[in-house]
Amino acid sequence: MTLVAGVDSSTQSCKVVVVDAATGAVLRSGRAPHPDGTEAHPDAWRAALDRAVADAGGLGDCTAVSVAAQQHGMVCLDGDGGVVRPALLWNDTRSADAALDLIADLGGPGAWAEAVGSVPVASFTVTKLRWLAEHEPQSARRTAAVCLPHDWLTWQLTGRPRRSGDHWEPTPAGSGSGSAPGRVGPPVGGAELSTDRGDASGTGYYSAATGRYRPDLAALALGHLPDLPRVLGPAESPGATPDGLLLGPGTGDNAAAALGLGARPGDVVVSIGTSGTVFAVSATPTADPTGAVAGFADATGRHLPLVCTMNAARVLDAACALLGVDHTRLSDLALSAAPGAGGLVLVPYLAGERTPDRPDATGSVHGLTLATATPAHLARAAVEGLLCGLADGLDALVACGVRVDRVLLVGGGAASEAVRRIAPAVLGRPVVVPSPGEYVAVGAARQAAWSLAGTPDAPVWADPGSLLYEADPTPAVRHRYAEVRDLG
Ligand SMILES: Nc1ncnc2c1ncn2[C@@H]1O[C@H](COP(=O)(O)OP(=O)(O)O)[C@@H](O)[C@H]1O
Ligand SMILES: O=C(CO)[C@@H](O)[C@H](O)COP(=O)(O)O
Repeated sequence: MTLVAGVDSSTQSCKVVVVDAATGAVLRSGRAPHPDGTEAHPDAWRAALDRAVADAGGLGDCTAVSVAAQQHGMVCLDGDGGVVRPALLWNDTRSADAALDLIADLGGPGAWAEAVGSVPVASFTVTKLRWLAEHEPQSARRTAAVCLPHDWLTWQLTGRPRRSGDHWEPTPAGSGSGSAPGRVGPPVGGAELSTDRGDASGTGYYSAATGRYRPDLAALALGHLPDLPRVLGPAESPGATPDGLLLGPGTGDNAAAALGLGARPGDVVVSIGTSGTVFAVSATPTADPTGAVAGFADATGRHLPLVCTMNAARVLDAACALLGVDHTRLSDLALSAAPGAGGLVLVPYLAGERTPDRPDATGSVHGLTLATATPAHLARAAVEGLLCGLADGLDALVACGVRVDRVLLVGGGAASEAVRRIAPAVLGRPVVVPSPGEYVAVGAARQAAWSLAGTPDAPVWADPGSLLYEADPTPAVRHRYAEVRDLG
């Protein structure tokens, strides 16, 4: 049996699956937590990856591995390949003003949508580069290359960079996998960084529609042009690990989830992780000048229009903490209250918000009365509030012309029975819940198997099975949410 491994280095943790390359059956898995916070030193991701691999029983019997990771995180490297400063993550909103400045610099939101398919918000790498240039000019000047979390981890796995004191020492040029025809700048310390279309499209300086970087936009943000990773094809390998495992190209976590689920046009995936995302695989690119829908690429050569909220599973965590209950009890409480929670609405902007673009917003509760001041009403309002944000995202995708035949619900928050049962009511459509699984890591494993096979299309894997949840739509819940959403 040929085994391949997939990695999901996401916001809260690193997960590893070991999979039968022929069928996609998950044979082993492991995980390790990431540190809290909205900035992280990449070494912490590497340490968590090593722990998650050990937890999965090691990769000694695997033939290939690929890494998916949280999108957008700004990893700045100096000329020796050393990390310049901790990475600013997708959920770090300090670059909100930089986003506004960049939008103005290029002539408005429409100009960005046309240039790269997305209007930058604080999550995008390009805005973080502008923040760095303005607030830490010395670090900006030291930045010779910029990459993303999956790019950096993949580069680490090539074994080229060796730690020596405070520096990564690359293996001498010529010992790697070959030339770098697409590179924008010079190699970092002789080692080659690589990425893929999916993750590159979240930078704000790569167009999924044209398949090209916009180096001028990276330079506009940072003040000079950094080295940018070579963009690999969907099954193109960046090389091998020192132990001889073939590496897949890797991608962003949402693109990997789409691949892991085998999503096809007409499928809309709703993921409730640290972020809430609503996305679809599409043959054609989008360019939404309102900024709600980001025009990302997927991991198969197609497109991945996507809406992202910053408040999803952690809204449930916060509700648990507030009520002093665990997730099972929170779910029971939410299901014991009537739809609409008697008029109690929780607007869940606990970490600021990205869609709508309100980086400084805070959460709020509306409609608190003697009757609604109960744990059950609050639990229901928390579940409905986070789902209303995602329902708005689904509407935005539809407004961009995305077809919706099926809605699939995944991510850590999909383990909540209340979320599964209330989602079809709030979204107004039946919801398919695939068998519990780490679909981002499985998608990365599928990339690894694809690179190994060298076939034109990704390997066909068995359907993981699913449950269908149906409910009468509750449009009144969304109307009430819309009434208070923007009150602050
Ligand atoms: N049974 C559950 N009910 C609701 N939320 C859950 C449950 N189990 C885990 N979660 C939440 O899911 C989140 C982790 O989801 P995950 O998709 O792994 O996030 P990420 O990929 O962003 O790190 C955590 O906030 C966790 O508390
Ligand atoms: O910023 C986005 C998408 O644009 C997020 O979806 C990140 O990619 C983080 O994902 P999770 O850790 O929540 O899965």
